[in-house]
Amino acid sequence: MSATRTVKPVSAGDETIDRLPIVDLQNFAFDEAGADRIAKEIDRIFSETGFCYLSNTGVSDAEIARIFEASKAFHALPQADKEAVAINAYHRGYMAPKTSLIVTSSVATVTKPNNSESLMIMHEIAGDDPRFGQDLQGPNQWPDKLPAFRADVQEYVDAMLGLARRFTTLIARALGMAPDALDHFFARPTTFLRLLHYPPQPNAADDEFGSAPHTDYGFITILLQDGVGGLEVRRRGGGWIKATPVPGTFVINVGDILARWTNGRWQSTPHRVQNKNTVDRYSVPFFFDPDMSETITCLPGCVAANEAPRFEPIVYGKYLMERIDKNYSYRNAAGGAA
Ligand SMILES: O=C(O)CCC(=O)C(=O)O
Ligand SMILES: [Fe+2]
Repeated sequence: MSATRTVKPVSAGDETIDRLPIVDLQNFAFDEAGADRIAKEIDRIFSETGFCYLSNTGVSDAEIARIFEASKAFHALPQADKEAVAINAYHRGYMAPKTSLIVTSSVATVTKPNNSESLMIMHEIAGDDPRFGQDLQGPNQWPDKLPAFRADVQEYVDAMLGLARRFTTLIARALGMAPDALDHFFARPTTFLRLLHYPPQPNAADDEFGSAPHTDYGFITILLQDGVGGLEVRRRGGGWIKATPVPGTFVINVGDILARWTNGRWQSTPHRVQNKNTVDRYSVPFFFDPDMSETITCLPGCVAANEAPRFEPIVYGKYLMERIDKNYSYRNAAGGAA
């Protein structure tokens, strides 16, 4: 466990905020009253900004150091070794620079592909799992030149799963439910760990992004970023807030499915990355989503008794496949970028 750090909280604001707020999880060493207080804070922030930093998450400095080392080692491999694990039909593997174009962005008309490369690692599916071979249910791909890589990634995924599950109990509380009310949706979670590398783009034009403006598809995203900076979050009142790296924190945000689940009470906030620095940037988002077969229906506390929910129930897996099929060129020759 990492030592408790003191990170000065920034008060969450309205349209005028220029920094994301910090939620201190106190290494989850809180009692009922403490959990309720944090849940209230999360409700306010996710209603206003949809994004914040998390401090004192319990994820160790060693786990963080190892995942960055693993990512850097992977991206430093010769291109042929990266291509040897090119993304497969199950959405696991290497995506070369300029192969993802966010066609479904509700935020902007995106015409240029993202200037970033990444390795996507999803939840493991055992060969004898009855889901094996279904949409997105297949093998991960591991670079054979890096012997410790797989264990380091799995250790980090386990840390993220622990954090995401504990945070989910705070989400349930924040929405007026029992802390374990959402757990069953995540009995077999759909997870994506993306080891991202952004080359420097010191002279990037305004429409050239490492990651073009978009919202995330899923439930929550827990992002680890290095010290370089470049992530920006759209302010409700217009303009962009810099998500400046804060040592010892993760960035967490509401995805589209959580916004929809809450009937729009919480915001799935657009964000973008432009690495205008002169050095490479590495980040590691972890996307934590429900089981593909779960149906997402407006949560009970999020709609008044005399009102109809704003969104139809949807099966998470079906919704996800539509989004993924549209946004990645390797799945759809007509869709994405070259
Ligand atoms: O690299 C980052 O800071 C953000 C990445 C991101 O927004 C994404 O992968 O969805
Ligand atoms: Fe994102």
